[in-house]
Amino acid sequence: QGFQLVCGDKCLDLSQPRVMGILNVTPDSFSDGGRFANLEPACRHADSLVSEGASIIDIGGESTRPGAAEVSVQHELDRVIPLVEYVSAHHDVWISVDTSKPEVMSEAVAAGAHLINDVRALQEPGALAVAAKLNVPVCLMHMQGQPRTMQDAPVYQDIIGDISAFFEERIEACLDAGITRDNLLLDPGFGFGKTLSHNYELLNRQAELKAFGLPLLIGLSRKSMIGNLLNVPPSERLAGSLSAALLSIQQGAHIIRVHDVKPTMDMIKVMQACANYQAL
Ligand SMILES: Cn1cnc2c(O)nc(N)nc21
Repeated sequence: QGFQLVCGDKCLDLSQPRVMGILNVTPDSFSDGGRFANLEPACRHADSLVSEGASIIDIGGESTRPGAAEVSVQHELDRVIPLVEYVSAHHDVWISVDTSKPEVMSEAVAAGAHLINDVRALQEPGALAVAAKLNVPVCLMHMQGQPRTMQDAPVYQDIIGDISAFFEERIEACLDAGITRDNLLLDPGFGFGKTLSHNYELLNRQAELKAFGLPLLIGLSRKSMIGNLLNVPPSERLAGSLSAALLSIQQGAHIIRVHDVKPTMDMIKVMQACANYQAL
């Protein structure tokens, strides 16, 4: 489909798969002079994600992994905003802010972010109103429960039906809040309140989510659905992550959220060569 994301005068064409590079700002330690010790390495990492071909850089200040503790607004702002400012000043790439907090959303957009990536699908108090006011694209991700407890005992009546019902409800809430449908993206949230079997059923049936007629953002990179299957640590999950990403793109994913940008770009090039063999 001819989906595209629009933010001000920026436009991201989604007729071809796009790669979103993950830029997590690790828990900070103040270095002298108040600058975060981890800001420099994060800026270097942003530079490499861009040079490897990422179309979007996803900047997050709160871990959303299973069991993760919550982070205060100020802490999240201190980690995220300097990085949004750096990427905005040095690169033309799209910037997404991975947050559920309305304050972080508005400050990040003011600092140059173009997309809100909310693993809680704008369910936090005030998030809908702020997202409507900011008028930037928003990714609504499905999560069953909260990161601290979501993997305790996930249960679904029918995983695609249950996730679809969640999307219906969140889309309705967004439209009621004044968010326009062309600003919405959907994400089934691999690993967010799903067992290994749930994750692979979701991957197998992902194409059913195309019925919403909205861009799909997918994140599988180095996740436990790869690690628990192969019994390998995160550093040995590249082949599995690329395999899952390829399957996901074949089932309609538009944006793939990954750690390993260059390998994923190479995988997409192979897919495109296969589709466009006459032009080679
Ligand atoms: C922040 N984050 C971690 N995993 C994610 C996923 O699968 N999708 C989105 N949109 N964000 C994610």
